[in-house]
Amino acid sequence: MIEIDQAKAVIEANSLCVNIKNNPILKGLNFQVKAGEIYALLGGNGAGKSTTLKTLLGFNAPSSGSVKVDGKEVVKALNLVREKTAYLPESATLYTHLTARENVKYFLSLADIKKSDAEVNQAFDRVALQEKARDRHMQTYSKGMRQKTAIALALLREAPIFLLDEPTSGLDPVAIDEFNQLVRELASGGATILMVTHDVYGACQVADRIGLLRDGELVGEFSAPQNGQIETEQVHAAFAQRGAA
Ligand SMILES: Nc1ncnc2c1ncn2[C@@H]1O[C@H](COP(=O)(O)OP(=O)(O)OP(=O)(O)O)[C@@H](O)[C@H]1O
Repeated sequence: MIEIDQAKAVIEANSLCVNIKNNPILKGLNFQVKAGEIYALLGGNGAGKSTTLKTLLGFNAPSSGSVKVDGKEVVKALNLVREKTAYLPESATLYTHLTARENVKYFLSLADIKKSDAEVNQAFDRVALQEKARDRHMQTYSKGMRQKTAIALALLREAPIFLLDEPTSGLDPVAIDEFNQLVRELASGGATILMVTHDVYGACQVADRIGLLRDGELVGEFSAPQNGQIETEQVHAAFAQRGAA
C-alpha cells in the first residue's frame, strides 16, 4: 500500500537546464508533481517533452539545476529511481511473440520479483485486461491492451511513479476513457503521474495540473478546480499563443 503524503513533491525539476550537443534544450524548468497528482507537461513538437522525460530517467544529465525523484537527484540514484518508476513509452516495449502473462512474468523475473499466478491475475483484473486475452500473443493486442499490460506490470513491481509518453495517442475514445479512469484510480491510490503530451483536450480531461512547455521553458501552469476539469479553451488559447511568455 502506497502512503499518500499530499505535501511531498515526488518529482521535482529545479531550474533544470539541459544542453544537447551544446544547444540549450531545457532552459530553467521548475515544476513539482506530488503523490496522488496527475501532471501533464503539454507542448508542441520540439518543445522539450521527451528531453524532460529522458532527463527524469537519467538518460540526459542536467547541465545546471537538478531533477529529483523522491528527494534524490536522478543522476546520483539511478537504480533507485528506475526501480520506483514505471515508464510507458508511446509504443509499449513488450515482446510481441510472448503472451501478456509471459511478458509480465519475464520482466518480473528480471527484476527478481516473485508473484503468484493469483497476484498476476489480480493485476490484470485491476487494469481490466480481458481474461481471454491474457494468454494470447501480444502481436494481436491493440495499443490500449499493451498499455494495460504495462500498467499491470508496474502494479506488480509496486512502482509508485508513472511517466507516460503521449499515452492516449492512437487510442479510440472508449480506450481513452478506460485509460483515464485507470490513471485516476492509480493517482487516488497515491501514485505520482507525469504525462507528456501535445493533446490539449486529452490533458484537460485527466490532469490535475498542466504545465505548458514552449521551446524548453515552462510558460504557464493550470490547475483543475475542486472536482472539476481544467478548461480546454483557456489552455488551447495559451498553447496557440506563439512566442508569448
Ligand atoms: N539527440 C539530439 N540531438 C540534437 N537535437 C536534439 C536531440 N534530442 C532532442 N533534440 C532537440 O531538442 C528539442 C526538443 O526535442 P524533444 O524531443 O524533447 O521535443 P518534444 O517536445 O518531445 O517533441 P515531439 O513532440 O516532436 O516529440 C528539439 O529542438 C530537438 O530537435
